[in-house]
Amino acid sequence: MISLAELQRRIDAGDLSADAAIAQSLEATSAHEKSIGAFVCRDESLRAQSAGPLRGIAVGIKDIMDTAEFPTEMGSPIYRGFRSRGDAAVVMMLKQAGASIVGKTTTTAFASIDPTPTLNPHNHGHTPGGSSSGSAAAVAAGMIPLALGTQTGGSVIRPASFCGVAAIKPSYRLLPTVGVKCYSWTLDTVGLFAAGVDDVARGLSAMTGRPELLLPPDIPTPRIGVVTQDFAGAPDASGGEALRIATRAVEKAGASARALDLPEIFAEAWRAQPIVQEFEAHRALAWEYREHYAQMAPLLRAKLDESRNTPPVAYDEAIKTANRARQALEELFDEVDMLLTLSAPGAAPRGLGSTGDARYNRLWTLMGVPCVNVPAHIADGDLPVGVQIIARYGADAAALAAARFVEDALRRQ
Ligand SMILES: NC(=O)CC(=O)O
Repeated sequence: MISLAELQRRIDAGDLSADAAIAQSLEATSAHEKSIGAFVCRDESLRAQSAGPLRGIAVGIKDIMDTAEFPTEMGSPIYRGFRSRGDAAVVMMLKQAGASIVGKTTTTAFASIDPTPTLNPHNHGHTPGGSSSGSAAAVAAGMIPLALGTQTGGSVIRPASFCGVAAIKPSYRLLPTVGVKCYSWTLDTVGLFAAGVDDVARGLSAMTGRPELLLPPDIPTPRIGVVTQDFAGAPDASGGEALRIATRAVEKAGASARALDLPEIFAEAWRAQPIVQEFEAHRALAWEYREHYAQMAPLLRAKLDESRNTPPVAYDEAIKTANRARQALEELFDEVDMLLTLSAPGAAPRGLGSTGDARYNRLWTLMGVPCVNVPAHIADGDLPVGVQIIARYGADAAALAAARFVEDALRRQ
């Protein structure tokens, strides 16, 4: 994979020009795109900017985010050829930091659950996950050093786990969703994919102008709470093994890692998340659902059909449950610095019939807390499986530092 940190170091040292760095990504993308299918469209004559911490960094943008230079088709024929006049806020933040937008990465229709044609770079017989399929696959295939995705259920952390890349779903609203097609205004969160935790941290720090998000020179040893989320059902063997491997690794690295049983309010919030998600989707996608019903992706259409009569009182109760759970979570973080849990049930499912299950992600998206995926295990010989590091709301720097602690511990084991 292409390390953003390594490109920055070489460009800053004068060993590599920003244009040569861009050319490296263009060459790698041309070499792998035919077999992976990570992009909807791309600029093969891309040039570097001359200034900014992300100069020379080619970035892929999930195709639900507005771009002036490329169409934004939402993974749906309803928006075929649609072109926004301007860029989404996060695209401008990348450009203002010197990045070069190489193209639009594949997304499931409206970032929901209908699979894309994109293949898992580790094993083409498996899904890369979704809904940010192309962004995870493009980084994992070594085409680009950075890509943007979004998460409403599990669409950043799960594909990152399936593709063996680092990723962050930051705290809710750390990154603006202005110019990003809405599915759920309470849940939608923009996230980043990169080769490793330091690469993710550098990308997020540069685009937000927040130097505090850079990893500290000395990574503190976190107090770790290991949560299995039993209310979400048992994981696959490979998912459980990834969590055990990571737990053993952090203990060997000197951290305290104790099993935490989550209070019942968290199971209630986990059950409430789909109510919030689908009630809001019926408002966010009302025009498409009414005016282009026949053209909507089948799994998404069926999900909307199933939830079309959810009464406002049920939504109001789900929001109240979420607020109670967020308060309980704040208290939980008085006992530990981070939670360590599953990123996905296990390795990527075989075939392209499903993008996998968000059951270990969706609670944390509703909580709005920062979540980071770190690759932890290789299943069936070639399929990565990650673990998820979670910190308190607003503690994105701590989440990244804790994820780096886990990443280092796994490398040393
Ligand atoms: N957008 C989403 O997060 C949906 C998913 O998890 O597949």
